[in-house]
Amino acid sequence: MQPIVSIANLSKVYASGLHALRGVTLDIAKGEIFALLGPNGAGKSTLINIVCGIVTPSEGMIRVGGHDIQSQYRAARRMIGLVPQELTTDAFEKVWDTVSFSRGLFGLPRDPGHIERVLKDLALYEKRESRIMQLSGGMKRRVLIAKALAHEPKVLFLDEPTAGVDVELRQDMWRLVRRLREQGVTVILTTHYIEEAEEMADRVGVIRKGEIILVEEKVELMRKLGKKQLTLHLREPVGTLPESLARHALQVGEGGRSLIYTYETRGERTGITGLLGDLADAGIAFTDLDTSQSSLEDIFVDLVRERA
Ligand SMILES: Nc1ncnc2c1ncn2[C@@H]1O[C@H](COP(=O)(O)OP(=O)(O)OP(=O)(O)O)[C@@H](O)[C@H]1O
Repeated sequence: MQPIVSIANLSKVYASGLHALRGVTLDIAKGEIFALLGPNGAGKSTLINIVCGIVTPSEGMIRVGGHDIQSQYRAARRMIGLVPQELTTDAFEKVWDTVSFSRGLFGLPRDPGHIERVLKDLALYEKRESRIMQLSGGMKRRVLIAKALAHEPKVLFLDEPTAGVDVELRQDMWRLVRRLREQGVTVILTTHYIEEAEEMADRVGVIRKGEIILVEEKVELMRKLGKKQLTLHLREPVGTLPESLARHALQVGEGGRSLIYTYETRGERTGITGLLGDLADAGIAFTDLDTSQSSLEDIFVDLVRERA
């Protein structure tokens, strides 16, 4: 299927000489929720801003809905809704007006019915006559989303949608994103929260120092990352392991005093029963055991650090 967003060999060098993106190639399928993860300064906002036409690329090609974002800017931009990290709207403006204005920017005819639906979906309808300055932080965030949806975009970019918001609003956002997906909107979000990617995304991309270092289906990523370790503390230190244990891919701990067995939590069989039987047969006794599980957070940090 034709990707709705296609990014090929994208690089960005800012005027300062900083290389913010290097050879980024990425296709986003229509209707998917794609989470872009990366540490501060990795290039997430730069990538989004280039696709949205706010920052000019140094190299590469981007198409949105088949339109080149440079030569067919208007057509490409019209398909995109962008929810930035911060509100830049005039604090004195009213909710209804600012959201309607956003629609007008794209040259679309007025459609009060659509604006009403968007505001209702975001629980902002009651506040339509309020001025932005009179809203809570969470409501202001929702106004940003309403503005981004005012022109019925096909692709929605959310730049850290839930940074610093409370649990309830975060869950509201997640629900909203799912609803949009059901309506056929493609959602690309950046986040620092692994939990958010886990909750929402169909696919996850990890960016580090301007390079995409991994793109994976979330389910696959979880399967790969969902590892546990079993550490067996041995009664007697071992030197080399007997041949009969080779199939278990054990690591020998420091001084041969422990054996470390890594297994997948999501696998149907962990292999532990077989391992314990083989250990007994080999006459290896242990005094204690413990298990640990690396959190997704740990794994993400390792992944990002590993490529340093
Ligand atoms: N206008 C600019 N001029 C020069 N350098 C910039 C500019 N905007 C961003 N950068 C630099 O480009 C790099 C990538 O920044 P970017 O904002 O894209 O990262 P990010 O992944 O979105 O970070 P964060 O998670 O902190 O929002 C950073 O080193 C940043 O300092």
